[in-house]
Amino acid sequence: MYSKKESRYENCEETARWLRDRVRTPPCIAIICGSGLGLLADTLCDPQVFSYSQIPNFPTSTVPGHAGELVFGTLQGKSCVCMKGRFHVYEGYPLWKVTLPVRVFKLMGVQVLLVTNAAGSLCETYRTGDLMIIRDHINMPGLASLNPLIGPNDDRFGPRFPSLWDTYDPNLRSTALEITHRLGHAKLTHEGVYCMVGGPNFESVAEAKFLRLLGADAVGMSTAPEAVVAKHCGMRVFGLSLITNRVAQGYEGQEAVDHNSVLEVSKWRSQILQDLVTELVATICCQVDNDQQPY
Ligand SMILES: O=P(O)(O)O[C@@H]1C[C@H](O)[C@@H](CO)O1
Ligand SMILES: Nc1nc2[nH]cnc2c(=O)[nH]1
Repeated sequence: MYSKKESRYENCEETARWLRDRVRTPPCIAIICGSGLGLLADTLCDPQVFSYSQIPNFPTSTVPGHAGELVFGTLQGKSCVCMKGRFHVYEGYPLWKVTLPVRVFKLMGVQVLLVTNAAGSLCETYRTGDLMIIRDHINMPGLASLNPLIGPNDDRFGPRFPSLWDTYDPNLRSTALEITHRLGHAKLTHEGVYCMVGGPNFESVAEAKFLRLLGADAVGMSTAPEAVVAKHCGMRVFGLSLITNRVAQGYEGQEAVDHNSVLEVSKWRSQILQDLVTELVATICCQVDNDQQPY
């Protein structure tokens, strides 16, 4: 099922080595930017930019709003790498490829993963433009055997049966909440459950009602596989959704969502999201490991 060529550990190692040979300072924090949220990467100091197409084994971005660039640099004095654009299952990539960057970052010494996404609200009290700090997730594809950890387990990354009960780091969540209060964004910030679906279609009304019944507060098409792989290899994870639309749970009185409107809301709110992530990065203690070798 998994050919030698696709052997995931060796792929990650090769990519990590290629990047390490080129970056000035290895990162200790990785940030994945969701749809339309890549502007954060432009705020890194002393940036080094790589197009995904030049990085060995990296997929390329095919979705508008995902520039397809890896940016290394410092934010608040912390050495970071920012993905300007992520990979989605609906683009046709296998999950090991969707999550390959996370393992590459791990091999480069990253200890903390900050993930952002655009998501639709299933919760009555969330409005368009609100933020949701991810407390937990429902990995719908994962429940149906589309999980990035399926296949032979490589113990060099993590255990065969990882626990996910504390995937989204409680300290990072509470710090982020404090920051939103300090920045005056308390009223538009929530903590909730993100549900990942495969996409690329947005939800039918019946699906939206079903996901709400399951306990989801917001729904999107990413993040859960990245969080699972990061937790598996021992990273601290923080997830943040920008609520770009409300998901219709009835057949009347609501406009259908489309990707352009998602991008418009992302553009409108990206500064708030950037401010929060930047302040959060300032609080994170992590050390650049200059001696980090691929394990
Ligand atoms: O990469 P994210 O999860 O932010 O992108 C969301 C989900 C779809 O890719 C797209 C729909 O507009 O936005
Ligand atoms: N599945 C899904 N993904 C989204 N990304 C942004 N909005 C939505 C939404 O309403 N549904």
